[in-house]
Amino acid sequence: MLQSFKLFFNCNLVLSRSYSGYYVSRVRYLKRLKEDDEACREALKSGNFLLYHKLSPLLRKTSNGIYTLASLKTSDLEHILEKVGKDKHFVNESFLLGCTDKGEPQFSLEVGDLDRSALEQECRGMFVDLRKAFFMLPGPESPLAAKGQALLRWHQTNCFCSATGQPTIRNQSGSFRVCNSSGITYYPKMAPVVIVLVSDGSRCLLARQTMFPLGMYSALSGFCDMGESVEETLHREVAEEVGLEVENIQYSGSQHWPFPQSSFMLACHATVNPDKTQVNIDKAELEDARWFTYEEITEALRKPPLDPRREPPVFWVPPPYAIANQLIQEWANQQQLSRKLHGLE
Ligand SMILES: NC(=O)C1=CN([C@@H]2O[C@H](COP(=O)(O)OP(=O)(O)OC[C@H]3O[C@@H](n4cnc5c(N)ncnc54)[C@H](OP(=O)(O)O)[C@@H]3O)[C@@H](O)[C@H]2O)C=CC1
Ligand SMILES: [Mg+2]
Repeated sequence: MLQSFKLFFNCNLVLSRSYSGYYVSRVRYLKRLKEDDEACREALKSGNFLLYHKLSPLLRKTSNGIYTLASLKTSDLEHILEKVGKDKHFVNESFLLGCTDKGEPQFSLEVGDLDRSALEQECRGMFVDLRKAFFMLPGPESPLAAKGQALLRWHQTNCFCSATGQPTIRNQSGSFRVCNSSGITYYPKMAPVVIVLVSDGSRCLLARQTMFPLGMYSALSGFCDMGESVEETLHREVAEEVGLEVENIQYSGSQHWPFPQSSFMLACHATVNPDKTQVNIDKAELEDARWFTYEEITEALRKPPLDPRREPPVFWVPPPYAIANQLIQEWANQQQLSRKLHGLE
């Protein structure tokens, strides 16, 4: 059974949002923009735009050396488009992402057909691969960068109806596409994935795939099969990948993950019997899986590498934005607490 130890926190969050009333008016405004093409076209006139070049977001370095997502106002964007030889009405190709804290609508726009370096110069920024951007951006900006890319990719790969092969037409906000021939409406999709940090009480189990950057280990994960519950996927994936049977599943949180085609990560903790920890790795799925001690984990959490490709292949864990990192951090906190209780720290 899933136990949500975050339920209390989540309820409080919802309450404090509704007390202010601001949250409600913001989501209702966004709902209107999603559904009303005319209102969305109007919103484009006072929008904030994130640019992507072949799905790489535009970043800017601030005067204090911190990277941030570049956000352009409508008039600035129109001016830049004209300077690089594109009609200013190209802004209408944008997709609605959300709105800023000030209630200003935010959009993403793919500019991959335009000259990259000319744009970078005009925008005083640079297009950075999203995986790399996750290491560079401050925490709250990463989900927005991911959402913008995911929405662009979904539209790029859903231009045709899978029933008729005819083109699908987007609404203005980009919240759906429709095939006028079959009448089918397509909505942006995420594939559910379970990610689990398995513990034997004093160590946690991390694994790596051959495609991971050198030295990086993460929690076990796997796509949900059709018809499966979270618990069923979790039991199956751990059994398939490392040959262990888990118990005591605890839900931790969720996250949209843009790779490979938008996953919806459901993160859990689970335990195994400390007498049954022998891993039997499925080498077709994983390159390695190992038990890590509290000391190894805290060391890895203390020194997150900025650019793993330049580091020697020492053990490291996914960056703070990845929900795997949150699971590992929670496990370390739990261990620290229990060590204190047992007088070990
Ligand atoms: N945010 C985070 O902290 C983390 C996120 N993740 C994400 O979780 C996802 C799943 O983890 P992973 O362990 O690889 O999954 P799995 O263990 O399920 O293995 C992936 C394999 O399943 C196949 N597959 C089945 N269904 C799908 C689907 N809907 N989409 C894509 N492939 C599918 C793929 O085959 P084939 O490729 O041959 O088609 C792929 O080889 C990854 O995309 C990864 O990016 C993973 C760890 C941490
Ligand atoms: Mg897996």
